[in-house]
Amino acid sequence: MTGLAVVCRRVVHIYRVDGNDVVALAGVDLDIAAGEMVALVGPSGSGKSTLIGLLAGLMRASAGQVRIGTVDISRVSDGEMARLRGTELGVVLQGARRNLLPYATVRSNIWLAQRRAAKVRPGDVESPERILALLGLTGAGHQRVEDLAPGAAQRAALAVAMAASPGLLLVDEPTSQLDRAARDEVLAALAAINAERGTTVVAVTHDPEVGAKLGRVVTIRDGRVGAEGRNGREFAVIAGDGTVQLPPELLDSYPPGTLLAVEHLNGKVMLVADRED
Ligand SMILES: Nc1ncnc2c1ncn2[C@@H]1O[C@H](COP(=O)(O)OP(=O)(O)OP(=O)(O)O)[C@@H](O)[C@H]1O
Repeated sequence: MTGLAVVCRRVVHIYRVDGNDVVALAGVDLDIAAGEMVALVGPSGSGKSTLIGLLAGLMRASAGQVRIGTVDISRVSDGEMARLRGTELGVVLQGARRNLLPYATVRSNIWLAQRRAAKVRPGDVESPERILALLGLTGAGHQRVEDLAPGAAQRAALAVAMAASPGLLLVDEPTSQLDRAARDEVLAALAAINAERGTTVVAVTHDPEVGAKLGRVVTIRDGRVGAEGRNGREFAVIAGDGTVQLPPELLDSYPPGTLLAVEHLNGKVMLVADRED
């Protein structure tokens, strides 16, 4: 399978906790092309994991549209969602070992993840050995997960997520708590998945170097797309409702309620503060 595109339109997600609403996502607009690599960054609690959970179909958006390839996953049945998760979506949740059966071998973990794909596409399931080679784990198939070093466990979790040759790989914090060498191996594995399989990769990360390596960096702030970095430059992003977030460091000088005149001249948009001094 080649990469799947992702489209989010005005995506809202609300958790209900003890009768109170927690707005985790407040209108996310995001387009990711098939075969792209994207890092989701942002402060703790800004909504990154919630967005990954929605893209993975682990939860349903409270409002808005989430499209993966041609499928609007906000509308599909639970059965269809389960089929998508077993065939077209690869997901690695935070904490590599949570995604794996600890007493089983790496190869058995991959086989288990291939069961649904084997039913849906019999004869078209990649051999565990080839997946292990892609992840730099050649020869590790017989090892039990609990015996793996942390970096190898993370790559084993990626191998399991890639078991059914998905078009979209979603990864939450792939390099947290890894030393530099292990982190570089995980980054090389993600790059290989993208280059050799064409898989679209979306990774949540707190690590700026991971973001830089993935190329496109989307900052989630307060449950919305706050900014985007491309090739080392930081951009504000116009949301579907026309709003634009100012960089947070400007908010001390321009607090909420500040009036800004919007001037549009020669292809430039300027925001001019209405100061009385
Ligand atoms: N299961 C849940 N029940 C209730 N509230 C939740 C739940 N999961 C997340 N939240 C809340 O939703 C908001 C967004 O959380 P989320 O975990 O998506 O952010 P995050 O950017 O991934 O944070 P971190 O970087 O700390 O993992 C936060 O206010 C959080 O407290």
